[in-house]
Amino acid sequence: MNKEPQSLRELTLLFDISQELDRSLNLKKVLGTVVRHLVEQTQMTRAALTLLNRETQEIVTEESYGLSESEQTRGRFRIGEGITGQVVETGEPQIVERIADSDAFLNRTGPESRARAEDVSYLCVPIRQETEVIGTLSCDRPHVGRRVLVKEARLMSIVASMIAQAVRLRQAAEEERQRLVEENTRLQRRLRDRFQPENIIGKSKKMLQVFDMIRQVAESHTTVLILGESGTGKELIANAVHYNSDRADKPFIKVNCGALPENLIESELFGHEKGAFTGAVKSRKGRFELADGGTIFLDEVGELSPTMQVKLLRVLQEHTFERVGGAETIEVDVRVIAATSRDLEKRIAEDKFRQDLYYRLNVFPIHMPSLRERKSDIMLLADHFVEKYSKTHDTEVRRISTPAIDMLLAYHWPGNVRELENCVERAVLMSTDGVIHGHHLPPSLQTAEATGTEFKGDLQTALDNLERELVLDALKSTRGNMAAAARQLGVSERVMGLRVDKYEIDPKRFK
Ligand SMILES: Nc1ncnc2c1ncn2[C@@H]1O[C@H](COP(=O)(O)OP(=O)(O)OP(=O)(O)O)[C@@H](O)[C@H]1O
Repeated sequence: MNKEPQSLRELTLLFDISQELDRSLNLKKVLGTVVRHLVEQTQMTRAALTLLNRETQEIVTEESYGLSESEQTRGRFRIGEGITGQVVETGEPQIVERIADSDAFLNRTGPESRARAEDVSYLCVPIRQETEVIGTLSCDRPHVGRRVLVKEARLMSIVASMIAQAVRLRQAAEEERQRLVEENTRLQRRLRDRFQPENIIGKSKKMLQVFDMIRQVAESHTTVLILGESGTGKELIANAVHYNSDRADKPFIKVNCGALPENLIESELFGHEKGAFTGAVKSRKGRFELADGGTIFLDEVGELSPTMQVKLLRVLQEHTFERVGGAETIEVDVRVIAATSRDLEKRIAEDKFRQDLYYRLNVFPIHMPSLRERKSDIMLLADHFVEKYSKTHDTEVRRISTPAIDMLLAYHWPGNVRELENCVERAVLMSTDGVIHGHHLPPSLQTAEATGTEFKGDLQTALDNLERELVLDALKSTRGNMAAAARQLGVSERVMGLRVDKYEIDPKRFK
């Protein structure tokens, strides 16, 4: 023991312990070191820390210094049992001047010579969190008078309160970590559910083939190329491949290669170092680095410039790249899924797309059929979107009228599922009677050609139908205001009145 004054030694001890408690989040390691400091920097010869297990109500020696492993293992008490048990029960410190004279002292953790020793004093203080006792801190020291023991018990109580604080902080951190892990698992599960092929609507032969292909390829690390017109669900398929692979809990990073200007796409994909270009005030990871371990989805890959095509080819071949303005070669483990609505072979013939890159991407192509090629899915999809948007917009739309169904089936859907989805959402918003009628559908579906009405019935009936839909549409958009609706259609109010009578429409319905 050095010759510093007692108070300075105590302050040094408290300082060292507080530093120790700050150092690591590993509670076990920290508590072991605290107990060691206590013995090494004071007159104490042995020290032990117990914690109460709330479930079993047993008090267990967690850390000790000066105790053998088997002595520590024996250090288990019931509440009220022995001095440790009493301290937990009462929350009061206990000072034993001579352990040989104490009946309560059980000596469960020491050799017999210790219990008989005339010259050993023992201190035990509670570790409390507010009113609750969570454990004890105890020590042996060579016998001294009560006055010194009281002082030392006070010092130990300070250490015990520091330990309580550290335990509380770590418990809070652990609980928060646990909460985040659970939240993460829940979100992952939700995402997975959302993108499973089962949730992609379609029963047509062509879609069943697509589902089979997803199943075949998802598990492997193969590069996938999804081809198909805009709005056919290419992104949905890319999601399904990722979330059905063993990378499902790793990142899925999407890049739209067509949406970014040439000078940004490189830093977006590969990142940049600080100062690489004006405005690069901080270094930044690119999408490939962010996707490490997971999947990158390169949408509109056909739009990449020749320079970027070369860089992408290198990542596909060597899995390496450099950040913009960086010298270090970065290696990543990323699965690539690419998609395009372009005819890549045509672009190769025009010298706009590299053939070698095409071969690298085209390992496992999935062709998405256009909606025209799978008419049997139109009604399934339409019903699905009616349900989806009725929920989203909190309206009660239950069915699609027969004329509206005819129009949906006759239309050629150049915008594919996306166009159908938008069209149904608009119709759901417009419907007032829980039914989607023909006049809720956009004008592009209303032409004679689109509706196929040119061959059905006579010309007059077809024209009457169309006129009725137009009158209804105008009244709808003007909330039943006859004058405004007449203006919209370019007819006089008198003509408007005649048409409303002819078709037995009640304008008040639209208010
Ligand atoms: N089979 C399907 N079942 C349910 N929804 C679908 C289906 N196919 C497409 N959709 C929906 O249609 C919309 C367009 O799909 P997606 O964005 O995947 O198409 P895309 O082919 O990637 O389009 P683009 O080439 O324009 O990027 C999305 O809202 C998507 O949820």
